[in-house]
Amino acid sequence: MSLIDVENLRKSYGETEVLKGIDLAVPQGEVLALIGRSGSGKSTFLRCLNGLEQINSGRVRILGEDLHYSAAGLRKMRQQIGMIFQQFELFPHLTAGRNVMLAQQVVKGIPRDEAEQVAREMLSKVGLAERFDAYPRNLSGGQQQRVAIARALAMSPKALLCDEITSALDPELVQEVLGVVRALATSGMTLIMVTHEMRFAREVCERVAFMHQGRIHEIGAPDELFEAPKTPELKQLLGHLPAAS
Ligand SMILES: Nc1ncnc2c1ncn2[C@@H]1O[C@H](COP(=O)(O)OP(=O)(O)OP(=O)(O)O)[C@@H](O)[C@H]1O
Repeated sequence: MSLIDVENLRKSYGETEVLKGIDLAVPQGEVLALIGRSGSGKSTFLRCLNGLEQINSGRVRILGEDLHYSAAGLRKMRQQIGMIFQQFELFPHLTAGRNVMLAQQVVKGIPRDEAEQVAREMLSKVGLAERFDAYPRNLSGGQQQRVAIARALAMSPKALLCDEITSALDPELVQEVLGVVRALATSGMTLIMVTHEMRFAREVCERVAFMHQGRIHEIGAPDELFEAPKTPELKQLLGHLPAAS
């Protein structure tokens, strides 16, 4: 059974259909990159996978169970599927440690002591053991993003969805975050990553899906897609073809 199973997913905003029938099965442990031009629907797709957006038709199943949009359904799903965003989304008035503790306490009802222990463990995993008491404003962007990763990991998710998690970072900070993601990939975490880091996608991901106009236009092993793109749209994105005028 796949960890995440998507069948004919459609999503519209008003009259505009943004996702036009997506099928995708992600087995446990897979590292999948989603690439595509701005506006092709990558973020919307990720948001549909963890219930931040409600789909119009089709199915999203997590470990064989349909995603339910009730409060209880969403709570259950969020313990299985974590998400990390471009803008970190940390609470500025809470320390790194408290940021990592909070969701465990609120969503999982874990007692404070235990949540703190997990938070320390997870911060240490992302190389920030010493920054438990630091506030986000005193951390670099790369450190803040690593806190966000620790916060997601503290929920013991079965998969992590990463939405352009290095796009807001200064170039010199990108690698420290990608290094953490690489270690997670090696440890067997299921990852779906929207990314513009083509080199990283190529080195770390097992499959790459190219989204174009709300559909998965091509999908396959990175070598296949990057070396021998089949469609003109992907060739263009990869710079194999000049942009159409
Ligand atoms: N909440 C919303 N309401 C209306 N339209 C939306 C909403 N969110 C996204 N869209 C539209 O849906 C389309 C797909 O957007 P989406 O953000 O999923 O694309 P993307 O491939 O992730 O692009 P980017 O790389 O720029 O984030 C765009 O045309 C966008 O304007």
